[in-house]
This record gives sequence, structure tokens and C-alpha cells, in this order.
Amino acid sequence: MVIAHAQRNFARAAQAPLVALQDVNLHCAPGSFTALIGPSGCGKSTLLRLIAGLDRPDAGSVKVAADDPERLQKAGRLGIAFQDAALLPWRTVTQNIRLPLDITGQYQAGDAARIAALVELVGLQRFEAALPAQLSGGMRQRVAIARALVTRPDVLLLDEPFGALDQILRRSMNLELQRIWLERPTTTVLVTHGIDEAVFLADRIVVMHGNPGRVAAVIDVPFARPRAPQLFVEPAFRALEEQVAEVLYAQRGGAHP
Ligand SMILES: Nc1ncnc2c1ncn2[C@@H]1O[C@H](COP(=O)(O)OP(=O)(O)OP(=O)(O)O)[C@@H](O)[C@H]1O
Repeated sequence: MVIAHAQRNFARAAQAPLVALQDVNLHCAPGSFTALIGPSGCGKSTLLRLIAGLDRPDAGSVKVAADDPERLQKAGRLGIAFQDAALLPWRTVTQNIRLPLDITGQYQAGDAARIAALVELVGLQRFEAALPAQLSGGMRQRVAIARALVTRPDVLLLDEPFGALDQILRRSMNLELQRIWLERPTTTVLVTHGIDEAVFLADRIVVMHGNPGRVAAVIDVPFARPRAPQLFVEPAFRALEEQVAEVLYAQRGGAHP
């Protein structure tokens, strides 16, 4: 995925346009895991929407697998999950997972076994027939991730998927996401507010600043996988968290809590 000099402006009544993204360059190698982190309003979701083909840049270009994201989006080759799992309340777990196949008209009888394997991948065996209202927040997010993977996408885009979960559940979902990603290596971009989540999951952390939205630093994460929960408290992990925090808070004048 290559983002070259991307700019996105939003019109504002009686004011100069808001520059949500300015001259953003980013290259994500196939099979890599990138985390986007930055203060609220710095343009993370806007950038994700450009990669997802849900929005277009005003200048510059976005290419996913050398192709136009909007085209890939329509072909179901981009998998997306948002903070709000956005499941259809009248559909069961299995029916929600197969939704992208129904929408794109790709569903075939042979897909049932693949969907069952996805249910297993996200640890929801025995809940296939449950409705969203019968699931916990973490389970709903698992369904959203399985649904994002059902079309075998080239790229998985996750916009704060665990943002609404409590800290303990978030940690366990971080481990789950790592397991899922290791079992199904997919180029992934994760938007998060959690420095620990970014350091634990990503190969590379893209730290953004706002006004205008831009890339402030790209920090490599060297830890080998699979990463164990103990990593969260290791000095090298803490040092990397500190490095990310320093860039993150630099925009507010340097000092951070
Ligand atoms: N459709 C839109 N119309 C007008 N302004 C928009 C639109 N979408 C985003 N913006 C503005 O662009 C800026 C970037 O928004 P964006 O949602 O990308 O930020 P973010 O970093 O994802 O924020 P958060 O972490 O709070 O979700 C914000 O100032 C927002 O108000």
C-alpha cells in the first residue's frame, strides 16, 4: 500500500477549509502490521477512510496493491472493522459474518465451511446462532473482525476496534488479534489511542500530529512474534512506549504525564 503526498481538506462555512491531512506519505509492505496513533482529530480515521476507498484525497494518491482503493472496496478486497461493531441486530453471528458476501453477491454454498472456520478463528464456536444483543462487547468485536476477513481481503483496516472495551478485555483482545493475524497474515492498519496496544501489535507505529494532520514519526517495533503478555511489563517495551509518548506529546509542548 502506497500513500503519496495525500491531502484531504474539509469545507467549513465562512472559514478556510480544514486541512485534515497534509502531505501524508506512507508505505505499508504486504503482510505488515501498522498502527496509527495520534491525538483526537489529527486525521487518523480520515487516513483510514482514504485507504478503505470510502473517501478520496484532494491531492496526492492512495494505492492498495497498486490498485485504486475504491475499486478494491467494491470488490470486497478491503476488510474494515470500526469501534462500533455495527452488526445487524436481526442477523445471527454467522449471518453477520457472511454479510459482505451477500452484499457483493459473492456468497456460494461452499462458503459455509469457510465461515464456520472463521467463527472458530475468532473463538465464537457455540455462538453461531446468537444475535448481537446476546453477545458481550468483546464478542461483538470478534464478529466484526471475522466479517472483515470473510472476503479474504488484501488489507484489514481496524479503526479503534477495542476502544469501547475495558482495559482487561482490551488486553485479551490484543492477544486474540495477534493470534488471528498470525494464523491469517493480512496487511493490517490499526487506528488506536492505546500506546501499549500499538507497541504490542504493530511492526511499525505511525505517530500523527494534528492541525494540519500529518505524520510526525514512524517508529519500528523490533519484538519477535508471537509476543507474550509478559512483554507489556518488560523494560524494552516500556522504553518504546515512552519513545512513542514523547513524539505524541511533543506537539503539546514536550512534557507528558
Ligand atoms: N466528513 C467530514 N466533514 C468535515 N470535517 C471532517 C469530516 N471528517 C473529519 N472531519 C474533520 O477532520 C479532522 C480529522 O478527523 P478524523 O476523524 O480523521 O480524526 P481522528 O484522528 O480519527 O480523531 P479521533 O481520534 O477523535 O477519532 C477533524 O477536525 C474532523 O472534525
